[in-house]
Amino acid sequence: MRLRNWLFHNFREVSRIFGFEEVDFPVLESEALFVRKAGEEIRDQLYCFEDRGNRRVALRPELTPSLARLVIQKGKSVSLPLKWFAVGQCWRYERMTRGRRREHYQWNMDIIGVPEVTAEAELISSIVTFFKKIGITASDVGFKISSRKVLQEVLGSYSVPENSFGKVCVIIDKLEKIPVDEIKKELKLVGMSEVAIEELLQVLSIKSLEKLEEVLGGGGEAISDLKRLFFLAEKFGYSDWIQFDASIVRGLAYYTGIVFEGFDREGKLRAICGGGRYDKLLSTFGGDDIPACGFGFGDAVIVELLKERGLLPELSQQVENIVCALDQDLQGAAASVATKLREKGQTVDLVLEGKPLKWVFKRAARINAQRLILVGSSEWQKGMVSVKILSSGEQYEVEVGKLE
Ligand SMILES: OCc1cccc(Br)n1
Repeated sequence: MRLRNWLFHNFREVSRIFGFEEVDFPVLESEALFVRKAGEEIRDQLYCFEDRGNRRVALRPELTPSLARLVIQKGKSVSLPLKWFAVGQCWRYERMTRGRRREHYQWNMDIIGVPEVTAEAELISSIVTFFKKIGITASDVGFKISSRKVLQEVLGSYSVPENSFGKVCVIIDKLEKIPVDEIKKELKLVGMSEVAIEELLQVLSIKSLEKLEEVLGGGGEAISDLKRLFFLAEKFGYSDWIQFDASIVRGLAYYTGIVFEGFDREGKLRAICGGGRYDKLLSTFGGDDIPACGFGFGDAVIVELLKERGLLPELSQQVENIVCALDQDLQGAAASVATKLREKGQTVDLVLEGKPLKWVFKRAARINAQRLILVGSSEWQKGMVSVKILSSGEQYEVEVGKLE
């Protein structure tokens, strides 16, 4: 819990310095919010059930659909752009045999109402800021960046049904996770010709914008968006964190433009975070077509990375005072001393029952107490308590009113 609080505190601090407002959504949503037909894993693993009102509901597997629903619900009562963040528990239903978690927490930041890639550049800047804040550098992690418009421009020259686009992206996201023959088979099933598949796989292997421009030709939005993003990255100061990689499409069907994912340069871990532009999501929920982009950053892989890099913070309990009555008829006196200190904003562990001093010293060491305050009858008669500084062993008596 100390590690989680440390991590979430850093998520929130970065969100705050970027001027984002915190939002939250119900962990239980209508199943319909997540029922997409693009073959996504997140759909296959939906933690859904029928509730006592015979409603089909689901534990949310991600936060973005809830955010979209909230933006629509707010409608004209909020002015754009919206810069919202959330840290929320998300669920999936996986066979436990795989020893993977069914719940995790995800930090999300989203910018709603900005069509320019400045929004994506800002979001990546916030993640870089977070990494730097916890001691991760550009030699530890990077961001692979592409745009789904690359895919659109390639598929556009073949007659691939518009409603297959999301499915094609979900299949391509499995590159390097399943054999390429399996990828080709699935692409054929959604209506792509062999020629189209070959050219697509060729384009997806491109790792430089210059090469991509040669293949796609100038003038397309994919190239101009990406060039703009790399220009802004240089101005934000995180050029050495990012690289173009045409194979990055991300596994969520609703992305429509720039997509990115954070990866560990040693290649041992799954993606650390990921996000992109989703300009059509709000309109699929019956709203207007409001441009939006955002990312999700889970609390699992980042902890594995910190362990790998020896960057887990040393987190132990700290209290300033442990207060103890030396006999039970002074328990009330000890309570009043604890209250005085707490009212001054000091942390106090009050010993709540009669315990031998040996036990009190052991507890003081375990909770890293700085001071031991003993309430004894002879001192109390004089309105005093005895204070022991546990690091130095220094001991003195002080008037209760002068305790600070
Ligand atoms: O990363 C996808 C995901 C979604 C919900 C819960 C967990 Br654990 N993981």
